[in-house]
Amino acid sequence: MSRSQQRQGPIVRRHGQVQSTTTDQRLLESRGETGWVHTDPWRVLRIQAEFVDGFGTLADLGPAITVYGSARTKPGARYYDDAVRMGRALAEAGYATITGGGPGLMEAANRGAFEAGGTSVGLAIELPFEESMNEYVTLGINFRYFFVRKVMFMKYAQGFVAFPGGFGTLDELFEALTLVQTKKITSFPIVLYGRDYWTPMVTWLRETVSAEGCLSPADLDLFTITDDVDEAVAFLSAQSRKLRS
Ligand SMILES: C/C(=C\CNc1ncnc2c1ncn2[C@@H]1O[C@H](COP(=O)(O)O)[C@@H](O)[C@H]1O)CO
Repeated sequence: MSRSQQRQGPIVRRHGQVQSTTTDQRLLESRGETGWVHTDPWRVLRIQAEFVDGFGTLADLGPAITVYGSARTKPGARYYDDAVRMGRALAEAGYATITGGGPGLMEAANRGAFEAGGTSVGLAIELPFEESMNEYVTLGINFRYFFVRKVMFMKYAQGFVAFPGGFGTLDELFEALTLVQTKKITSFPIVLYGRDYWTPMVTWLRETVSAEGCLSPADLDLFTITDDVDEAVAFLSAQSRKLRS
């Protein structure tokens, strides 16, 4: 290349436009003020990178069910054992299990999937208190951004199971319900696992929220409640098959 012409990717520079350094040199040598890495345009690139990693990693996942549930439930507790059985039954029915990759009921569902030889996905989130991904995840992604991670929960699942949980689980459950209600996702099966836990909430939804006109009675048909792992998996399989045909 002559000194009077310079190519920089798609750009051609000639004569007075020729620069004395190359793009690579400037990239490798640049020092100084670093505040720009904390600016929103830079964050947008990080957000894009998370979408790219998520889509790229999960594109070939195959049929999957997302399981939500408390990060605090310990091994040996009733719902922990049920979530292990759920992960196992989903694997036996040919589904990958997707969870938040954390402890508690996420770990339990991943554990069941792992022990049954199924695909056990953990979509973990960076939190202020460091929690590593549970050891039963076979395919894991660590996200910085909750909202990117939530897209992955929805996009790669054929249905959802909500085990008992707190704000995190309720947020995820109501997001799934809102997306189905507003037809942003086409009527995915949603299972509430644990009658004792969920029935008071459903009673409130019917007797207060719906009675006040804030929900239509049909919205209460967007989910089913069960205490039976096999019934949950049969419901998810039948509904997701019906929706695909
Ligand atoms: C609270 C503790 C650890 C938190 N670690 C988490 N790791 C991954 N995902 C999480 C974590 N905490 C919440 N989530 C998400 O919300 C749901 C559970 O929240 P809940 O408030 O406990 O119901 C779960 O489905 C995750 O997606 C210390 O043990």
